[in-house]
Amino acid sequence: MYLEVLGRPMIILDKHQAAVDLLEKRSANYSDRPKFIFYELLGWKPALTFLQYGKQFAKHRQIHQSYLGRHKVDDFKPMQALEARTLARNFIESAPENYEKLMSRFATGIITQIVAGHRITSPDDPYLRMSDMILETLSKTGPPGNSPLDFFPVLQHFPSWFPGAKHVGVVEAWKSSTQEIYDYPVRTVRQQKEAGEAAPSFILSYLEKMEEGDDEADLKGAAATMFAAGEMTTWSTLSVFLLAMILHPEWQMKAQREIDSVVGDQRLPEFDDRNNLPLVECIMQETFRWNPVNPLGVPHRAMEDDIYRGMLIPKGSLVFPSIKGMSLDETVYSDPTTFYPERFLPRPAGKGEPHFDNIVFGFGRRICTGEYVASNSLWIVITSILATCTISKAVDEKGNIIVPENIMSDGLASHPTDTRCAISPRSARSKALIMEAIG
Ligand code: HEM
Repeated sequence: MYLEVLGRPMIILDKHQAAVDLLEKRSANYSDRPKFIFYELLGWKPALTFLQYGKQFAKHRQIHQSYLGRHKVDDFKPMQALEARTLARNFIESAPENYEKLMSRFATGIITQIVAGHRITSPDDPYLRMSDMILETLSKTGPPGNSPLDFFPVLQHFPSWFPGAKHVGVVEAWKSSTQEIYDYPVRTVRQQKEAGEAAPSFILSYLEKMEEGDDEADLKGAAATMFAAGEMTTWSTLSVFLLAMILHPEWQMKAQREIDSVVGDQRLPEFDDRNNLPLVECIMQETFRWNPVNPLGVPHRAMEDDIYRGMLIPKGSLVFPSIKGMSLDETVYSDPTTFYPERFLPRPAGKGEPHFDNIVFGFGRRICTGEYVASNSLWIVITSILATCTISKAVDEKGNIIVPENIMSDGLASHPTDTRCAISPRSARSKALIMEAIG
């Protein structure tokens, strides 16, 4: 689809093939980003997600990938398993109104350990406050690159009461918090390093390699970006899983039967079980597909005029890989609005439809640098919850069963708007296992 918004050409790709043809096969032309003026004004600079194609982009990609690459992420698995089990225990012990906070804390807890070597143990943790602030910014500001400020940068010089300049007020209110997200983690790890108390982390390993006179801005930017990009997306995907289990208890039970037959009731699931749990894998893939948390992806930018299938894509076009559109492509996914995990199983058990992790993490040279971390975090938490908890519909004070609607919020990261439910231990045995594991 081609559209022009206030003179700005935009292309929406809602076929996976088109995204592969353009963003991957012709990646030399489509790996740029538009300027995200709103986020830059907020202080997100340098931030890999928003960097334009060029030397600084290449440097930041390398910084991220060297710490989050496919093999490197194995080191994080024991920590991810511990956080997943902690969440399962917290679910069992907490009131339903805390579930969303607990899921957010799971996602923040993992990324904070990777980035800063810090384990969150209290609800007052400074990283949780920073994560709340990021949530405010990312979820309440509409699709990326589309705020009035992005179209009319001149608005940044107007007062926030001026029509169309509402985002100026947002910038003023949140700029100093963004600065803290850049400064706090590096400042803290540096102090811990000097005191000989720093745990292994991305920041510590970077500081150890830094040479005299090196600029700290790259380190601060990479750490803040990992934190922001890794937290919301993981949390939102986990909330989509919860919603799917509330609305589709039949899949919950089927997956639990699979886990019981492979893992038994003498231990908790481990990463080594992954290949033996095909239905759990399908549930994760279907969670990615059913409600993608970045529905419009992050826009790429065409650096030169291009012709695709006889159509002109003008230089400077914003190219949105519409992940939501691809999830609804009926030529690939049958009955696409239905939550149907077995679609991914080979025929005849399923429909042999392609896994969605090829799509949900984006494309080409801009593909998500956190995909392996995210995939592991989500797999272990989904499996641990299914193994130990029963997720059911909540009941209101009048005894009516609450059926949440499947509605996602707007924003750079989109989130289910209602996940009210009740979570209880699956059995006395599963409760004992989880308590033994966490203490
Ligand atoms: C379920 C979880 C996640 C999803 C669905 C997701 C999705 C995405 C998508 C769609 C993009 C844009 C790709 C493109 O432009 O084509 C992206 C970029 C990015 N992601 Fe993720 N992501 C997730 C988790 C993470 C995690 C855990 C991290 C870091 C630890 C991370 C770091 C990044 C970064 C730094 C970028 C920008 C890459 C660039 O512009 O070159 N993400 N992600």
